[in-house]
Amino acid sequence: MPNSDAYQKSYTPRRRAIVNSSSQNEYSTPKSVKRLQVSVETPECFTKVLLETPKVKAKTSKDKCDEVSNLRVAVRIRPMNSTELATTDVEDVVRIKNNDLVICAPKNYHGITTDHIFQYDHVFWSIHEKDSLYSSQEDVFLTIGVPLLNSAFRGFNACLFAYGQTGSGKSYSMMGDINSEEYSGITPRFCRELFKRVSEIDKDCVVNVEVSYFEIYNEKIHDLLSEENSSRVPLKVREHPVLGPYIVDLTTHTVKSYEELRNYLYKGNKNRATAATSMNDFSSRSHSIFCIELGQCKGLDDTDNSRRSKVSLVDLAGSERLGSSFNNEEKMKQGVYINKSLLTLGKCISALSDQRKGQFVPYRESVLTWLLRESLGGNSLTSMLATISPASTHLDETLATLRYACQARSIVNRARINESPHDRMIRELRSEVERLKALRQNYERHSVSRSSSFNESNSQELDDVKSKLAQTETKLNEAQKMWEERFMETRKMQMKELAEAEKHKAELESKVRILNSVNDEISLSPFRTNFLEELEQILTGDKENICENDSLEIIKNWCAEKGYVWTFTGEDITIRDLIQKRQTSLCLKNISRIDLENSTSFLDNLKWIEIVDIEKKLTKAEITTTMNEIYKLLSNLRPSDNENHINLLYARINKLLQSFETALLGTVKNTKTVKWAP
Ligand SMILES: Nc1ncnc2c1ncn2[C@@H]1O[C@H](COP(=O)(O)OP(=O)(O)OP(=O)(O)O)[C@@H](O)[C@H]1O
Repeated sequence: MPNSDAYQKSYTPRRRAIVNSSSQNEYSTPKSVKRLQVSVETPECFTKVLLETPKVKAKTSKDKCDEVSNLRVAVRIRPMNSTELATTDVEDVVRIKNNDLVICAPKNYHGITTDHIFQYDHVFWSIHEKDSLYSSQEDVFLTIGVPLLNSAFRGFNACLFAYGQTGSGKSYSMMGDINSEEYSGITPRFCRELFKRVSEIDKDCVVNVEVSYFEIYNEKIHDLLSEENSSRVPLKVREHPVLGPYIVDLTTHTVKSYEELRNYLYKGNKNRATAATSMNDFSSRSHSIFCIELGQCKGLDDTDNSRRSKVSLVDLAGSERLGSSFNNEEKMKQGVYINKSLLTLGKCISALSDQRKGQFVPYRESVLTWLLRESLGGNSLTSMLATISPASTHLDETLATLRYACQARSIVNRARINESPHDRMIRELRSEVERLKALRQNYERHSVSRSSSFNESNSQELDDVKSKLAQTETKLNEAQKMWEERFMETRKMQMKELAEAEKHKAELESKVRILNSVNDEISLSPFRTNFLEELEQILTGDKENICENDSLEIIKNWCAEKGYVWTFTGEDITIRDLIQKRQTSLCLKNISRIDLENSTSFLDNLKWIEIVDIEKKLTKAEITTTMNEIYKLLSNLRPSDNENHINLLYARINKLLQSFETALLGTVKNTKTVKWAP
């Protein structure tokens, strides 16, 4: 608890005076926060109070199915730890006054002589359990966890991320002690409550809960629930044209009970802990993300509960040396090596909070922000929990965290219930029917009671309501019938399409395999590219893959510069210098270890071997047949005309195949043989 004596000696500056007396921009009063009339008390020894909270435009939604809301921000203050308590001259610098968070300038710290006041949606004081203001794990969950759970059940995506300096209490708040009733954190409580609610849901409603758990360390994603976790293979991110970014091969697990889910939490945490001991300072440098996908479907006769929502519970890496650095170019460079994701998160928050139209948000600059794109300024109800220490020894980091959190409050998200447009129409028609029924009842009650106020014009209005109700009910019935028919049709189509797609995929794969050997062996000058990789990128949208190994990217650029041809198999990269007839191979493991700064000298010193050409016959007919079959398969896969973006992709694939064919046939025509490299 704050020392109340200190407050008694304080005075309250008038708000206007605060704003005018400062030449700094830090005095900005949020329009949405009216309660600033409360006293802001400053110990006499300090001359200024800085009000740090930026303007937050509270947003409201016009569409009742959308939720437009600012990112909700809470701050939690943990107790001092033994190291802090043992430090000479340490002071407790955090106070709460009328929901405002005040950072008092410490007596023994000369750098900061000003009090700083911050305002957030919630402040959790978790210093002494005996304090009346004390916020327990349960309080924190009830205040910020439950609203997200409510949103998830309504069909909205939700996200909570914990941000703060290492050791400030992020994991304690997010995970806590899973086995303890009292000390378990938000994640286990969220999951327990989720299953409690599922058990209370109408039996007609089919609920599906899936979980995944991964971490991001140095821009690499590791599945914490994978069976083969020991190998810690980094996973890739790809972009789905409709569903957005996703992690390739991330395991998801359907869970039917909290106990089952808890086992996955144990497993993920254990995998994380194992890695932490094997890698220096790992825990404070990695982000862990626990995802819960909640599907609710009420069956054929009712679409009202057909919803799907995704909840991401994120424990971010320790923020030290980053919190305030993203505006400084030099520190930014340092930051890249420390934690690119956290740095980009800062840049995204900064851009999003700017709120100027067309402001570029660099989501793609890091894996974390790319994956959390929807949670930041997108389709999600998002909260942030900033954790701080009360000790004066961490004052700089604490102020940086609080400023970061303040800026995040300005981010506006527009969340939508995840349902089909048809479901939405039915739901809206239903609520219109309910409204009209209530109106009709109201008129009828008045007419039955023969109230004197019920006149002829009211009677006319009642007739209008009845006719409007009948029309709306007819529309609703039609929509429901259509929905049922469509549901059955779609199911049938899906099954058929799935079977067809599997068949075509297998055929295409076998053809591509034939081409693979051709592609691999023929020097496709002037095509200094890998046809198959490009084809795969087009088919999967992998062109935008931001998880590409940095070193690999450098090598590719280097090859392009020198005019070398490269082939990447997933493990090795083979580089061919067709002019000097030499080639070299690099193993991915070695490539990852290349020091970025020394890449050029590393590459210039590669050991090359001579390419010995072997002549092998490849007939024109062979190539034409293979290509024709591929064209046939592609045309079978051609989707309907209204899917323009997919048609565009197919057009690109076709063009690519044509260029490839021309190149191949050209080679064959000129020489009648093709050169095969060993
Ligand atoms: N609210 C709290 N009440 C009591 N103890 C706390 C609280 N918050 C944190 N602690 C304790 O402080 C220590 C550090 O907390 P925690 O591991 O959660 O920090 P962190 O921010 O997740 O650190 P890192 O970034 O290194 O992972 C732990 O021993 C934890 O038990």
